Amino acid sequence: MKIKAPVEKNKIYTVKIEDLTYQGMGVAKIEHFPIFIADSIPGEKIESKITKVQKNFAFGRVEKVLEESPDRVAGNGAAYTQTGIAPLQHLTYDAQLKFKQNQINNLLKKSHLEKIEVADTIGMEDPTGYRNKAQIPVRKIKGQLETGFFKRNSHDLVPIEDFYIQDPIIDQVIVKVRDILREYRVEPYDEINHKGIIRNIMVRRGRRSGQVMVVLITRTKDVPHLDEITAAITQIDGVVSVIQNINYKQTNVIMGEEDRVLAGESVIHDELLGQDFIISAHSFYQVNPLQTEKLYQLAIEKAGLTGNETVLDVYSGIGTISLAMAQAAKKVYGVEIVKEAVQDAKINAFQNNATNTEFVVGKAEDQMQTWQADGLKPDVVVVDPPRKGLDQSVIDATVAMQPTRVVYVSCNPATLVRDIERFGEQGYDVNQPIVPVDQFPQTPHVESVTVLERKD
Ligand SMILES: C[S@@+](CC[C@H](N)C(=O)[O-])C[C@H]1O[C@@H](n2cnc3c(N)ncnc32)[C@H](O)[C@@H]1O
Repeated sequence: MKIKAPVEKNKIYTVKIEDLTYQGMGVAKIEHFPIFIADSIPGEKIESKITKVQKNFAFGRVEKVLEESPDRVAGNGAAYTQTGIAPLQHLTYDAQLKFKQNQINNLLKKSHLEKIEVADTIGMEDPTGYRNKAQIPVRKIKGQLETGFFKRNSHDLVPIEDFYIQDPIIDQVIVKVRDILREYRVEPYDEINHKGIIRNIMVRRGRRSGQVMVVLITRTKDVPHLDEITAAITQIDGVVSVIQNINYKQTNVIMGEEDRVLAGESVIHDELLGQDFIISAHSFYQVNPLQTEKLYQLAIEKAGLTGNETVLDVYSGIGTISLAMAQAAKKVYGVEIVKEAVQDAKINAFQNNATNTEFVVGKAEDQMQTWQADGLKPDVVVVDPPRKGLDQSVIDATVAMQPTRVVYVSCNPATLVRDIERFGEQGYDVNQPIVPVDQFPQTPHVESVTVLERKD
């Protein structure tokens, strides 16, 4: 029997917001049927227009706030809510920090791990303009090349010049590159017909060095007037690297596999905790440099290093955590899947005199087993995996090597809690509070540091 949803598309309902999802959407219920409403806050009474009805839930948008939460602040306008660049911009920063702490607490509770404490989230003094990297789609709107961001759950571009959470100098670079592309009449990418040339602009800027990398992501290798375009981009203040990345495929993945350096270097430099790092276009580099220093400092503290330890840095990227730890450990081994990132890590080790480090290209799942088979006995294992968390084989190999401590840097509390449970089954407990560090203000993303200790 088909159950009829108690709401209808395009109708307006008065609802009370009861909860906030992990994506930062308010949740209201009509006859137990959940409605997800962006830009709304628990405790608020609102009029909501239903925009989409699915079998088990609906989406709505705020038409009018009838009773406002004390946690509400005036946002920057619809573009930021529509696009999801800053989905928490309507919450006070204190409420955002609390929301992130609560997310971890709620997940622990669901897994009956409520005895584990979660510390207050470490926030930023100025929670705007922090991102050191932008990946901006380029599309044609009303006959003109535009840069901006996609509307949530769509590929409709909303033109934007001030991205609010990005380094404002990166915003300026994007506008200048956009104007150069307009001047040379470069055809923007048409996703539906897989036509056009320029798909995305990627810009990275070293917060300390001021060095800027511009990557033009194109559908074709040939780009009319590419020499003139490159010459004009190199005139922009701070630009030391101009790269073309070619992505031939009809895909949502932004970058392709083929690169060529059009001008300057293939990397930029930046400084973290007093050390100099090179970063190439494909390498992962934490997007919030001020908070990254706090995050790494915390990870080092939690590792309890005295100078005699062997440390494994699993998912080591360009070696930033490894090099920070190497100053206080006997030896650090890193493993990372992206070849360019490992090349960067080796150069970074060399230029910072970290002679006690070794980096391997490989899958953590394989390399941990190799290290285990080689009889490596780490004192500390640091893991900083992508959102999907740890593969069971990584946990098994870690446990088999019997480190005193595992320091878990997580960007996804759901997989963190799952992995805490798995470590718990194999004799590793969390005895200190989990510490969230706000790497992504104005967004619902939650980064945290957890220490797991071996039960003796
Ligand atoms: C969250 S980043 C952490 C990087 C580094 N620790 C940092 O703070 O800059 C995760 C890293 O894991 C790498 N990675 C993803 N899957 C992997 C796998 N199966 N084995 C090894 N590395 C992987 C990614 O390329 C990325 O550099």
